[in-house]
Amino acid sequence: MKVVILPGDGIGPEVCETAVTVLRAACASSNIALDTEEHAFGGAAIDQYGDPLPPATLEACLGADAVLLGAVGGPRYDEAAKKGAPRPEAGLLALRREMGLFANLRPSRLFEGLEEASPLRKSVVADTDILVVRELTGGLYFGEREEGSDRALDRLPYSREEVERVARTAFEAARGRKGLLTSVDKANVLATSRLWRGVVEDVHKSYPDVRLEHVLVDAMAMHLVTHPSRFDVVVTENLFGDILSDELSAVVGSIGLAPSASLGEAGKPGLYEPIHGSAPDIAGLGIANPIGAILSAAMLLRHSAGEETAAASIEAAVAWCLADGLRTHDLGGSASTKDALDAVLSAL
Ligand SMILES: NC(=O)c1ccc[n+]([C@@H]2O[C@H](COP(=O)([O-])OP(=O)(O)OC[C@H]3O[C@@H](n4cnc5c(N)ncnc54)[C@H](O)[C@@H]3O)[C@@H](O)[C@H]2O)c1
Ligand SMILES: CC(C)[C@H](C(=O)O)[C@@H](O)C(=O)O
Ligand SMILES: [Mg+2]
Repeated sequence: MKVVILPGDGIGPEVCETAVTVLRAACASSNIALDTEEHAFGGAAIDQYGDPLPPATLEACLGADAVLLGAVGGPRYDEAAKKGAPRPEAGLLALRREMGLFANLRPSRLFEGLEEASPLRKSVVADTDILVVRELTGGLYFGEREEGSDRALDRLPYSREEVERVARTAFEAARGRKGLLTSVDKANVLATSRLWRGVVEDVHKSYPDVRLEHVLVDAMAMHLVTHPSRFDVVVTENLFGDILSDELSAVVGSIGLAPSASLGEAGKPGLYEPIHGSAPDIAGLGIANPIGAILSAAMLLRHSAGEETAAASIEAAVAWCLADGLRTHDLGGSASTKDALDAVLSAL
């Protein structure tokens, strides 16, 4: 299996290196041949090539079985962008589009022992286990944009086909879980949300065994903190999914724990990354929580290599370490990134 590694910026390289070490160990113990190749991406690639997604990086990603990414962005690049420099984030959006990654799977569950890390009462957060399926290559992120100092515009386009394919992914996922799909939109205001709702209902006809409900996004933001455990799979458009998945990651303890898989057509390479950013406030300190990146490596083994046993072994090792008291600073503890790596490797 050929995996392209994109460390990126800030804590990206710190958590990515940790995840690659765990991936190597899991592959070695399951006799999976692993070939990795690192490429410049994001701010690091702007520094080197003036381009957040250099052609050689894109070509390597398109030719790989999977891509493992750390994170991109940072204040230095935000400043430079004000003077017209390219943004690291633009490289990420271009990569998602070029790889055709329309479905972003973002699971969040409460790990045993982490009840106290949640800002919510134990009775509220208990049993929370949600898969957010975020549409990733449409909507506001990719609509027509105009930028001026007195007027700006971001268009939010969606086509039937774009909604259909991500809805199918979400129904399939719900079928393999508790059988409940919550579609989140803003159909009381937005035309695209009314299209979204209608198309999801059409796709539902092929999945009569899955229960479907529609919830407006503002109410959903509330439900996720009042009774998160009643949800199973949540499907939503690009920006709503970005926001709700960060909220949900905090509900179950920390954004540092949350992995993701971005998938396109069957047989095409997937992209795997923690949902957090480059965390400039803690970059270089060696204290970033690498678990979101490690669990992303597990998702890579499951979705791009079909290696369910190896994926589950990483997830079991992580769950064991958390139950055993492993706590990085975001979880209120003092374990370093390296401590977390050592703990997961010895539990593997
Ligand atoms: N996929 C990506 O590459 C991605 C995702 C989100 C944000 N970003 C970029 O990252 C930069 C910073 O964005 P932000 O501050 O809004 O979000 P962020 O996710 O980087 O950080 C938000 C907060 O969470 C903490 N945090 C995040 N990941 C952590 C981890 N693994 N361990 C411990 N604490 C962690 C940070 O220290 C910070 O306090 C921006 O340039 C943004 O564009 C990139
Ligand atoms: C960095 C940014 C473009 C990105 C997004 O909004 O998709 C990030 O927030 C994420 O969640 O991966
Ligand atoms: Mg985000």
